[in-house]
Amino acid sequence: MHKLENLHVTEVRPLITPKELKAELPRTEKADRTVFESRQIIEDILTKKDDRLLVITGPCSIHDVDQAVEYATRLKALKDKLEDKLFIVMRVYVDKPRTTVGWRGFIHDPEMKYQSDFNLGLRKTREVMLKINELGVPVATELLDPFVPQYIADLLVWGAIGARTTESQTHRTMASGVSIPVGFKNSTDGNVKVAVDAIIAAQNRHTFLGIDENGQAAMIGTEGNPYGHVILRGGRNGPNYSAQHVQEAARELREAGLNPAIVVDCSHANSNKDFRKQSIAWNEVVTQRLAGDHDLVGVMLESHLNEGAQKIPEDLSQLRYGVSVTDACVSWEVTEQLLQQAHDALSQSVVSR
Ligand SMILES: O=C[C@H](O)[C@H](O)COP(=O)(O)O
Ligand SMILES: C=C(OP(=O)(O)O)C(=O)O
Repeated sequence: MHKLENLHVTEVRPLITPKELKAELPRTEKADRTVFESRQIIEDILTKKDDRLLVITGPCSIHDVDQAVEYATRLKALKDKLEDKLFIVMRVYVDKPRTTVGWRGFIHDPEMKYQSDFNLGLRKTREVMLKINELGVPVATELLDPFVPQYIADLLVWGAIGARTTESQTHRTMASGVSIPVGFKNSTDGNVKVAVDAIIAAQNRHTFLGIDENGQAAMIGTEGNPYGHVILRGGRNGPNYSAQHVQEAARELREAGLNPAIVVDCSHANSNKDFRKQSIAWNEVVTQRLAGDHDLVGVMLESHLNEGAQKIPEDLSQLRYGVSVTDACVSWEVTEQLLQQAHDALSQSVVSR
C-alpha cells in the first residue's frame, strides 16, 4: 500500500482543552462585570438605543503582556473621562491573517520564535485578556481560528471577521454561534456586498464542526447572531469612509432588510497603510456624526504606546518598546488627542436624531 495520508504533516501535538484552560485561569467577578455590562452597551449602540460612538482602539497585534496592560491602564483613564460621548473598547488582536506569510500572532507564537505554540499562546492570551478586563477595559478581537472562541469568548465583548475571511463559510457559521456582536469587514478588493451577505448568513441557524469544552470534536448547532454589522476598511481602489461610501453601505443594508449599523476602520486600506493617514479617516467619521449620520455607529483605530511599526528582529532584545510588530500604529499621544477631540466635538453638537 502507498502512504496516502499526512504527506505534508510534520507533527500532531495535543492541545489543552477549553475546560482545562478556564480552570487554570477562571473569569473573575470584576472581569465578568466588565464583559457583561459592555456587551449590553455595544448591543444598544448597534441598535441605536445608545447614541455614543463605539471606539475600538489598540495595537494592530499585541505581542507582550506588560505592554498590552500598560496600554489598557492608560486607556481606562481616558475611557472614564470620555464615557459620556464615546464607548471605548480595546483592540486585543492575537490571531493575525497574513497576505502570504509572517508572524501569525500572540496566540500562535507568543515568544515570537516562528514556532507555533498554541498551548502557551492560549494561556498567555487568556491571562492578558483577564488582566485587561479586570482593569475595567472591555476586549475586542478578530475571530480567525474557529476553535479559539471556546477558549476566550467569555472574555470578549466584540469580534471582527477580517477582510480575508468575510466570505468564508467557516467564519460565517462560527459568527452565527458566538455570544458577541460581530463586525464583518468588506473584502480586500473593497466589496461591501460580501459583508452584507455575511451578516445574513450569520443571522441564521447553522451547524458547524468545532470542539466542545472537553476538546472533543463536535457538531455545534447555532441559533444565529442578531448583532452582525459592516466594517468599512477600504479596498484595492482606495478608502471607503466618505459620507457617500457610508450612506451607500447603509442603503445596501436597508435593502437587504438589515439594521444599518456601520463601523469605519481608519487603518488598512482606509489609510493606505500609512498610520499618519488614520487621523484623516478619524476626523471624517467625526464630521459625519456631527452631520447627523447615526448609521455610522463606530470607529476603529490602530494605536500603540509608540508610533510606527518594527520588523521582529532575530535578537528580541532589540525590539523597540511599545511599537507594533505588524501594521504601523499611531502613538498613545495621538490616540489621546484624537479621542479627546472627537469627544469635545460631539459634546458641542446640536444635531439630534
Ligand atoms: O492587520 C494586519 C494586516 O494588515 C493583515 O494581517 C495582513 O498583513 P500582511 O499583509 O502584512 O500579511
Ligand atoms: C487584519 C486586519 O484587518 P483586515 O482584515 O481589514 O485586513 C486587522 O484589523 O487586524
